Amino acid sequence: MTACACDVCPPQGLSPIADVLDQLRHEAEKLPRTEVITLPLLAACGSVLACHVLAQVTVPPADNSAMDGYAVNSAQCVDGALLPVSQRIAAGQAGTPLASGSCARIFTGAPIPLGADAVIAQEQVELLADGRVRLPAVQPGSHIRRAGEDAQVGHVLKRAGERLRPADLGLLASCGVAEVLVYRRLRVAVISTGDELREPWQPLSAGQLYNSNKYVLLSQLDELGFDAFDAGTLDDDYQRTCERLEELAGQFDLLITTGGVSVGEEDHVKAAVDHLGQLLLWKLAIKPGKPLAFGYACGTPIMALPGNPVAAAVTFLLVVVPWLRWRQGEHYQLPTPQWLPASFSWRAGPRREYLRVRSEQAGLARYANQGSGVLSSMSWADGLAYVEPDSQIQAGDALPYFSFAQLLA
Ligand SMILES: Nc1nc2c(c(=O)[nH]1)N[C@H]1C(S)=C(S)[C@@H](COP(=O)(O)OP(=O)(O)OC[C@H]3O[C@@H](n4cnc5c(N)ncnc54)[C@H](O)[C@@H]3O)O[C@H]1N2
Ligand code: MOO
Repeated sequence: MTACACDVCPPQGLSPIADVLDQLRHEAEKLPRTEVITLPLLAACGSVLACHVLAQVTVPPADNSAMDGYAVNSAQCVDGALLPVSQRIAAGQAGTPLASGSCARIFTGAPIPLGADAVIAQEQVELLADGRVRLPAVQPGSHIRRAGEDAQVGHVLKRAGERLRPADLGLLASCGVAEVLVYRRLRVAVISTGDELREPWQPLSAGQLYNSNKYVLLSQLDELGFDAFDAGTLDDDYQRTCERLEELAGQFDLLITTGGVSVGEEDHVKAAVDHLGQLLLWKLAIKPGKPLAFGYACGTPIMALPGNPVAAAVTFLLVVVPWLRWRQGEHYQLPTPQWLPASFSWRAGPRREYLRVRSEQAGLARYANQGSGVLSSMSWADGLAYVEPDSQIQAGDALPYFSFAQLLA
């Protein structure tokens, strides 16, 4: 007999999310990586490095000034010293060795001339009519940026398995790296299911509603740097579902469906995956998101997300994103939650409950309606906090909280 998985019966047959993520990591990492390609830096943001990147030059290449001011030999610079200005060095110029008993006018980024060991900011200097300057005493090394303090030629800047962020691209550019070897981005198809779904520009008839899931998923995939494709909407029809999944399987690295994965007579996705390949996983002990399924259709991984919009969005963040990142070759560690006090009380049922919350000065506030169809809760919230199964929390209790930014970082 199959175990019942409703909210009333005990949750036999529902997998804890930690076990599911372990299993999914294993599934993702056993597949061969996508092809290694060369990309120019500006096309590589969000891509995962296929090999280490080494600095091509030392940065900065020479000791240079951190201020607009005067380069001096600190030993010759007692408080109130009057020195002539023997040269002017701007960024991009080389300068000449500092004449003894003089100082050099210098600008931010310009190389420190031989013989100078400190820079005095121009605000601290008095310019005399005869061209000399009155200087305060200065510590050796003041306002000097050291050669190589940022990067040294030949050193590893970024390692294989790291995902490139905008700041990384800047670092690589500063070190003379113009292109990188990365894994081809995963191609992901988003397939909506449900006779009732319409697009927001279409009129609605009785019983119909607008497809919101695909807007969340496609834009989130895009933002994360995956190649996302809208594979349209499937009617609730078993035969057609099998045909469409088979058709898409060879063309993508992952198929994501939403809806049709629960226990109703119109829910055909699970049966179709069973028919086309192998269903490895169905039902998580989390709310929202219980009926999530994972398997292979004609050899292609498929994540079947629940249709309820909050359930689809939450399972995408908690389960699909980690799988995609492991599959993409990223050395990805699951985020650890922050513990923050709740400003509400809550009683959780038999599944771990992920609440849509906002982190505020007074603690975590929750959206009033936590229904898994209430998408305003996701749009309002800045993260998720969870309450363990069958537990009661009171205002003031600390809850584990993930900001959306953290889940997507
Ligand atoms: N008897 C039971 N019924 C249900 C159970 C259960 O255990 N026993 N589980 C419930 C849970 S939990 C969830 S979550 C939902 C998930 O069901 P499905 O994945 O089969 O989703 P659908 O029935 O197709 O749709 C559910 C709901 O979401 C709307 N929907 C679907 N797709 C979209 C979309 N792309 N954009 C916006 N809204 C969408 C759909 O119209 C339905 O209202 O099952 C419970 N039932
Ligand atoms: O898992 Mo369902 O998402 O509780 O509504």
